[in-house]
Amino acid sequence: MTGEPKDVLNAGDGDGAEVADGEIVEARQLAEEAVEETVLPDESPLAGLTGTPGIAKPDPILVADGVGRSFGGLKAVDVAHLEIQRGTITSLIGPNGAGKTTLFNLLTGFDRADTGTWSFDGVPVSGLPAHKVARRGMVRTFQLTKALTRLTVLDNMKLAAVGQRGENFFNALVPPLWRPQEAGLEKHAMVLLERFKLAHMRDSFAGELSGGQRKLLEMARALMVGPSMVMLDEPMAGVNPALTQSLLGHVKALRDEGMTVLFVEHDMDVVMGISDWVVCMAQGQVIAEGTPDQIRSNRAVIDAYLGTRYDEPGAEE
Ligand SMILES: Nc1ncnc2c1ncn2[C@@H]1O[C@H](COP(=O)(O)OP(=O)(O)OP(=O)(O)O)[C@@H](O)[C@H]1O
Repeated sequence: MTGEPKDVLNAGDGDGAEVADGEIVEARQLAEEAVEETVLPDESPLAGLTGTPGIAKPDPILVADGVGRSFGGLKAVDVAHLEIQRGTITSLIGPNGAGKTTLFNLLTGFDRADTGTWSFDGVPVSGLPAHKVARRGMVRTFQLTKALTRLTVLDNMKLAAVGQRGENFFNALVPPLWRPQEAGLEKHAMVLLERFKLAHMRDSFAGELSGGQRKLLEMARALMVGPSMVMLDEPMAGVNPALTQSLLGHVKALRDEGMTVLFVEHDMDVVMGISDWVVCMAQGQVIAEGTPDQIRSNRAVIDAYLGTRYDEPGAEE
């Protein structure tokens, strides 16, 4: 992974999926159209807000205050105040080591903050373990670990549900041990696998999936608990153009269904194209936030991350 902002349509075909040249050209066109089509609607609750770091949102689903995490002498996260607006796609950008993944881990209970409080949907969740945060409706995706690649696609889905609920992982793989309320688990998993076009792979080992299909499975796994907010860590990384288009469509569909999406992404065409709001971190702090238009001309963001690529006349000082 590189900390340089990237152009998604020039992303590598890193997943090994076999795609003919013609299909790639067509997929590029589709991806360009998908990005161009997404415009922040005038009625967006965020339209008209200024891009001050920590600015209050009209209806935040997540509110964080004073969140800090140090590793040795390094302050990896030092976020004074951050609100995420409900029902929007917010992207988190910033250079390598800015603290984006650490912030994800803190908010979702996968790491412990040294300081800070945060609430989700009006309920304090700071300090709760990950499965309890997930039960409240906030989940994050993870890259499939080596162990998970040795399980079938369907078992991965079942594990995601019970794991995020804090139950015994492996009981879920032994049908007689399922609790009655888990009887519908497989049905729910299959509905999601259909949606992500992975149903035909249900009995394949996850390790047999292409890179793009793995990303789809990671997203599908997160949805097993019926979250109201999903946090995606680089959902497009290393994915070929054909599947990038499909992933973009899925991210937008989640938002259109009312879910809140927060994602870390280095592909600036994706970020600027599909985000309702962009938050930029550097050295652990939120240095700017705003609409894609505000962010691409924000001097602090250009200096810390974007460089000259989006440096347009009229950049804010
Ligand atoms: N477990 C850890 N132990 C020590 N240092 C860590 C640990 N996790 C993260 N860091 C450090 O904290 C800082 C923030 O890292 P983090 O991975 O959150 O950044 P990031 O913005 O997600 O970067 P990238 O874009 O490269 O993923 C980095 O300097 C990193 O080396």
